[in-house]
Amino acid sequence: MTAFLPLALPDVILVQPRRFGDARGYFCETYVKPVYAANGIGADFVQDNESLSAQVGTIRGLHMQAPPFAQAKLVRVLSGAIYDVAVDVRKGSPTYGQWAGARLTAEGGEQLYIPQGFAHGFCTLAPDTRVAYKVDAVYDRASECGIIWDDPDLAIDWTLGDGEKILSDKDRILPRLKDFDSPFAYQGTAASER
Ligand SMILES: Cc1cn([C@H]2C[C@H](O)[C@@H](COP(=O)(O)OP(=O)(O)O[C@H]3O[C@@H](C)C(=O)[C@@H](O)[C@H]3O)O2)c(=O)[nH]c1=O
Repeated sequence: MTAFLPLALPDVILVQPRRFGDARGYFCETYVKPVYAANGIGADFVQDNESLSAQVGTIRGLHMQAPPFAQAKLVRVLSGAIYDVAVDVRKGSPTYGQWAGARLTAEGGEQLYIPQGFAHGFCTLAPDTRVAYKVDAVYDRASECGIIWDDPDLAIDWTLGDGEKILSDKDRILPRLKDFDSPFAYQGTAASER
């Protein structure tokens, strides 16, 4: 059975799908809509994404899209490993500005669910890391926004140490959370309704 493990932030869920191993390797269901929906992941996914990061210490994030193109994401790793992070940016949330993270590896097949209203980012822990994720709204360039990865108010432990970090030009100039006018408002947690 697939396991669904809520992290410290309500509605951010670590998923551990079951793998059926045999002499050939394994078989695994990586997404089953009714099962995921029954476990807090009711998003209606409409787009699948994949990225490759060549070097260890590549950081992508922290990203989101503003409504009406807000995206929930279901993230997994196809090769290599990442530390995956979600930051609550919903104004009025009891956990506003807090982050939660999990290590996702190709070997382990873990997944992380990041609801709408959370900024998302990851760093790579292995070379040639390929990440795949489902999103529940299509890409809309004009709706993209984000927060700087090393915002001292967030104090995210990327589990990377002091080595070189590789970032896109766009990600190097993102604002701090205190200078970011979040387009998200807190509307309660799905977890409290389950
Ligand atoms: C995200 C995205 C990008 N693109 C294009 C825009 C650009 O030319 C190129 C690279 O885009 P980026 O630099 O934004 O890629 P990247 O930095 O990998 O952005 C991604 O980061 C992770 C953390 C997320 O959570 C994603 O939602 C997304 O924001 O791909 C699309 O065509 N569709 C998409 O859905």
